[in-house]
Amino acid sequence: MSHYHPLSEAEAIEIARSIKEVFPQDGEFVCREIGDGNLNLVFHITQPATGAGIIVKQALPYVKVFGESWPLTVDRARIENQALIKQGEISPGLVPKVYKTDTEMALTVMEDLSDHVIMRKGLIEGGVYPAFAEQISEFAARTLFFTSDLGMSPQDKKLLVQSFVNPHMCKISEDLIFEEPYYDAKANNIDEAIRDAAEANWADEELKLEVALLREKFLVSAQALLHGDLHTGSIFVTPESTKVIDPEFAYFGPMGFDIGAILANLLLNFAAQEHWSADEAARRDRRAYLLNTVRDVWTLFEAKFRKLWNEQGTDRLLGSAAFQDDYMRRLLQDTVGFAGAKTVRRVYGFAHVADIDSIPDAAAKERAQRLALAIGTSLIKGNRQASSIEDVIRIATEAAATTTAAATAES
Ligand SMILES: Nc1ncnc2c1ncn2[C@@H]1O[C@H](COP(=O)(O)OP(=O)(O)O)[C@@H](O)[C@H]1O
Ligand SMILES: CSC[C@H]1O[C@H](OP(=O)(O)O)[C@H](O)[C@@H]1O
Repeated sequence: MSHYHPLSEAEAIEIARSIKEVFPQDGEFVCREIGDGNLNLVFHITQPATGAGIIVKQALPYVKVFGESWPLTVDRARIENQALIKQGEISPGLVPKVYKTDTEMALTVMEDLSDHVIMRKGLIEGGVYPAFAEQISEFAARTLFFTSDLGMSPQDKKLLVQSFVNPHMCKISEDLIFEEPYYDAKANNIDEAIRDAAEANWADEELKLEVALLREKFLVSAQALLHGDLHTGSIFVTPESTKVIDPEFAYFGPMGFDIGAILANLLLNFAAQEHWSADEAARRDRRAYLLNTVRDVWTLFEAKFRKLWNEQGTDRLLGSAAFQDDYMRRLLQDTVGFAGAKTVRRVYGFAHVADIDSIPDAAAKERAQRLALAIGTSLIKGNRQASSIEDVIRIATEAAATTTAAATAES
């Protein structure tokens, strides 16, 4: 019989006390539940005398933000800790260290990253992260390459796929990203001010065809082991360091879904500058920083991925330069399409982003939402024609110019 139950703070302290690597001496411990995500409990346990800390994360058998009427498998904790361990092996230093796991209790005990900031919060506060593009592109290139048929034997890959079959978490993404935003679903969370824009998407057959094609890739393409939810709320940063957390949506899927998630969340913050920048000049500068980061993430990713392919590719046919070029073109197009889908879902789907939702001024929030939707829908519609990351930069720049011109004309 399972002994699963939600942890009390006292139990979390007892688990922490047993991790001698972090707490070699006994003493007083302090525990706080700090989970601000949609799904899980996160206990932060510290030892004031030494300053050492640790994180105990536990999956609940339901969706935390919704309540017990939305049950959810706690197997996601196993997926999360196995993915963290795998990613740590492939991409050392870019994920938290895992000290202990307990599948029955759905627990992951990991490194305390409280000296970092969650990137979404950091970006909202105007932070600049010079190491981010280099490090996140390293994480994406290595984790995607070495879990694909390009970087491991197809036989070993098929065995690895078995450990990461993740149907319940994939269903959340299928519903929230590829289905509900494209009809009047009950779970959508639509501000009345932009209902007309959501309705326009529901009637847009060209848009829905592209979303259906992206959804098909999400369902059938087992290209590599994805993080599966690589938004800026799943990335801890300092100016020098990047650490990726929270891979409970990990599964074998299309690589562009991960890279697209990073770009989408930079673009959501780009749209949110309608409020967060002090004036027009500050907005221009901040947006230039965000678009340079978008460009750098893709460009560095592509260079690193091609290098791994050329130096560590596992099969003779991979020597075809034409195949590599074709693969990278398709990967860019998938990235553009998934970036668009991940942008649209965060504006009026079930789960939004704080970048836009915490804008206090209604008019600025509406402008940010409409701008994000304009960027997202253009990326989706243009994905199969994309030939360079400059297409993404152009789409965002033109959409922002249109928003600025309309706001100026109104004032
Ligand atoms: N390793 C860690 N170190 C410090 N804080 C963490 C760590 N992991 C999670 N947190 C905190 O807990 C929050 C929620 O964690 P997350 O893994 O995103 O949970 P969920 O799966 O519910 O989204 C993060 O935003 C962060 O504030
Ligand atoms: C019903 S879960 C909604 C949404 O939340 C997850 O993100 P996180 O737990 O990191 O906040 C994921 O993006 C899901 O789509």
